[in-house]
Amino acid sequence: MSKVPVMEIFGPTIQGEGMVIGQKTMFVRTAGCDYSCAWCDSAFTWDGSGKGLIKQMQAEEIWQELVQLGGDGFSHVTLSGGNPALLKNLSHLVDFLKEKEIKIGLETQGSKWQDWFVDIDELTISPKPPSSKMNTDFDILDSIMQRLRDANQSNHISIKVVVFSDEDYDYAKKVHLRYSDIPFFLQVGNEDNKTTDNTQLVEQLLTKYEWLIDKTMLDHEFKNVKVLPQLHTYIWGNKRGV
Ligand SMILES: C[S@@+](CC[C@H](N)C(=O)[O-])C[C@H]1O[C@@H](n2cnc3c(N)ncnc32)[C@H](O)[C@@H]1O
Ligand SMILES: Nc1nc2[nH]cc(C(=O)O)c2c(=O)[nH]1
Ligand code: SF4
Ligand SMILES: [Mg+2]
Repeated sequence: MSKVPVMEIFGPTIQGEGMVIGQKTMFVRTAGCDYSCAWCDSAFTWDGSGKGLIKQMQAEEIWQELVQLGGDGFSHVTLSGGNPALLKNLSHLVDFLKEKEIKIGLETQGSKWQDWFVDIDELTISPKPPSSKMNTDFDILDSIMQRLRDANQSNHISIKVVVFSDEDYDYAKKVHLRYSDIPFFLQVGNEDNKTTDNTQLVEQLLTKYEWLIDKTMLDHEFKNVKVLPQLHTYIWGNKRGV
């Protein structure tokens, strides 16, 4: 069977992060992750707390739900998770969306390869810095980046590293210098991904954003880099499904 575990489908909304920030898009969030980042803002996809929400779905069913939500008012779908790259069967959804002439974005951390990566229009690889408590396997990451380069997709791939600390920043720089031919994004870390106090959250995020900008601008080793907030958190805070 060609089903995949889906945690939530939502949109239309803006892509709040990375290379296509601001893009009107639908989201399909898959369940399950091979990581367990200390600060994961989508931990319900892997920590058991969202177990009851998981639906095993075929590409066609996912499409129906997307259309129910978005009508004919969308042309872009972002796949996120959890780690969608755990799912070989997502190839069916990717093929289905391509047939419908829908552009596809993908959010993944660079721990696993899938052949359907080459069919993604905007692919974001987001290796995890020390504060996540995860370890990057650079042999695997090297091979994924090489396969993506070989597939001649380099215009549509990017690396995005979330930064919480000086140590994370140093890690981000190491990643950037290792793959210096790939468009690179720094993203502000959200340290308080449970709070419902949006005023306080936004204030905190803005302070952090300024810190990250200041640091990067003074750094001559970071040249071709984009420094971004997680835009959706400035509008909707930690709300799910937006
Ligand atoms: C929830 S993850 C799902 C996709 C994939 N597992 C990954 O990590 O790339 C989507 C994006 O959110 C980022 N993210 C998760 N928690 C965050 C936080 N507390 N602050 C900022 N970004 C966060 C991740 O680094 C990743 O780039
Ligand atoms: N609006 C919005 N933009 C996003 N970009 C990446 C997201 C994710 O959780 O993967 C996300 C999300 O959950 N919402
Ligand atoms: S890799 Fe992504 S989904 Fe998995 S725990 Fe880390 S941030 Fe969360
Ligand atoms: Mg998110």
